[in-house]
Amino acid sequence: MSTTSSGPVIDIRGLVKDFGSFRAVDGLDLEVQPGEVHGFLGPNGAGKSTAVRVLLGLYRRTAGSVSVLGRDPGDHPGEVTRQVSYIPGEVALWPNLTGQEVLDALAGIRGAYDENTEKRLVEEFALDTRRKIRTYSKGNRQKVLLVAAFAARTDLLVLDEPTSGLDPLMEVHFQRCVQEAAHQGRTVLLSSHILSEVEQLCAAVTIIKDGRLVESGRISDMRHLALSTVTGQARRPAELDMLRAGLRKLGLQDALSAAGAVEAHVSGGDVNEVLGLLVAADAEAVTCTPATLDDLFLRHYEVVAR
Ligand SMILES: Nc1ncnc2c1ncn2[C@@H]1O[C@H](COP(=O)(O)OP(=O)(O)OP(=O)(O)O)[C@@H](O)[C@H]1O
Repeated sequence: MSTTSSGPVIDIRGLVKDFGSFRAVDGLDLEVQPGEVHGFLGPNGAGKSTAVRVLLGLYRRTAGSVSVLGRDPGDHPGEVTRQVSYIPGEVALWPNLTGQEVLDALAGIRGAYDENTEKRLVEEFALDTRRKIRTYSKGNRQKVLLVAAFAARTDLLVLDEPTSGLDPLMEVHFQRCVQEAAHQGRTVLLSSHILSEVEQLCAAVTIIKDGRLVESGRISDMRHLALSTVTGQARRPAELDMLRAGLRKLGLQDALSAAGAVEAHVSGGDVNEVLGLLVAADAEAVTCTPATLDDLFLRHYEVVAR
């Protein structure tokens, strides 16, 4: 599988989408590189599904530019439909067809698919494809779309909350499918509210809120920016003075209480500086807790919510 251009697989610039007088997407930029598994995050109503629908050519944009696999989906919606495996957030399938008939229909839309992969995934996801779709649970309907998406010979997968109906075992199968797709050089845009899933699968993420970009980049860089918490307790007055002076130099004087307790929220090299100070001052109960990605994401969600 190969992408049609060497630039970004998804390149969205200044995207605006209005529904009447309501602006759902407000000048959004999103860039996804070839072969990347890219997380697309944001609180409810942030505009993720709307942006995804525009990039698939399902919605007409109000302003901005959109390129998917080197093409404008507004001008080439049919080609984008064929070349992109899309799993929508809300699953609606033909109720009177069997699971297999739906898989055949979806394979027909996308043009090329791998029959062996489809068979393997049907088994892995424990799907009975002889039953009619209307008898399927939500999770099983979700699985039909997952099998079709991964078995198609597409370069790009756009997955909008793809695991919302899956049980934990199936979630593991899903993660394996994404890793396999990445291994094959396919590009994945994954919109999800499950932060652990994003952390597990994605090297890069874009966070949006109110239709606008909040942060975009590699998770490893964001982790570096996240604040760790360093604590300790000074035991004697002389040590307290030493700590006070050292923390002031770092601009962290507020981290020290009158009783000698230290609680500093610091990033990068300052973690070592503060730890060094506490050790030099012979403080007790010294701890260092790195920020989790959940902390980082939630901080981003909250900062812009103010
Ligand atoms: N067809 C529509 N007509 C009017 N408003 C809409 C329409 N579709 C979405 N919206 C509004 O646009 C905003 C963004 O919705 P969208 O579904 O894109 O958010 P989301 O980030 O995908 O949210 P969630 O995580 O809850 O799925 C919301 O305020 C929503 O109510």
